[in-house]
Amino acid sequence: MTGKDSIYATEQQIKDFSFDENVVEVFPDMIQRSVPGYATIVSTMGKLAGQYAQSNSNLYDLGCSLGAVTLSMRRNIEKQNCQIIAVDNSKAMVERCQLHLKGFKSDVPVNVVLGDITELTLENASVIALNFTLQFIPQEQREAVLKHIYASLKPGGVLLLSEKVKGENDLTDNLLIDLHHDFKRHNGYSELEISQKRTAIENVMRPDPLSKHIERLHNIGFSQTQVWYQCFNFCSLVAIK
Ligand SMILES: Nc1ncnc2c1ncn2[C@@H]1O[C@H](C[S@+](CC[C@H]([NH3+])C(=O)[O-])CC(=O)[O-])[C@@H](O)[C@H]1O
Ligand SMILES: O=C(O)C(=O)Cc1ccccc1
Repeated sequence: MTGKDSIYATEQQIKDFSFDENVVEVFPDMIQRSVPGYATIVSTMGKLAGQYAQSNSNLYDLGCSLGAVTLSMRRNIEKQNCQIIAVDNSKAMVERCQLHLKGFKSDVPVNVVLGDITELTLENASVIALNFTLQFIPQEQREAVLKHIYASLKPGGVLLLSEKVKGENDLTDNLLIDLHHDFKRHNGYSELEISQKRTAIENVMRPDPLSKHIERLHNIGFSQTQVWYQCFNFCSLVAIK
């Protein structure tokens, strides 16, 4: 039934997903219930940051949201004179991230910046995190962002990249999508919520196949890439300069 009194939004009534104040309110719950292994990914990115951080350098958390990766990196940094620059283009996210970080003490300075990572100047970096952010950058801009990231990394520096990925063909993509949707059902999302979220993100989040990520990183110049996590269509990898 799709009459005016229908309680269900029709396809065209579903707005494109955006990281606004409404999303900020529910974000920790949303990402935990939507991304399999999110907590493990965040914790491990912190450990990898601790391993690869270099003294007198910058660490970046690009698309920081509420700062989960920033906090995880900060807990693990033991090198001297490091600073973390956390960047997001959502004003609502940045304001809540600044508030959130105030609740945690550390000697490692953090600067939370409202900015677009496609226009940001990066420099003197030992660690750069892109935790489920590149997927929201228009596909035609991704290589330029990654090239700037590579250029800003010191020798031995690392990119910590997590992404939702597309299957290598339609059959495997549908297999992964079905597994992911089952994961969401298991976490209490209804069929309608799963379907409406899929519609809401389809124009603003366009996953690449994992093979494309690996090939692009090698072509840009990263000497080594290693996938250290995959569950369904969610992956995390480290790329070393
Ligand atoms: N061009 C852009 N410039 C800056 N920020 C952007 C841009 N496009 C999107 N964002 C920001 O990238 C984040 C993507 S969420 C990252 C999760 C976080 N890393 C986490 O580990 O919790 C992923 C998700 O929710 O699936 C949002 O905060 C956007 O505002
Ligand atoms: O890929 C999905 O279906 C998601 O729900 C991932 C997600 C999580 C949080 C914000 C946007 C997309």
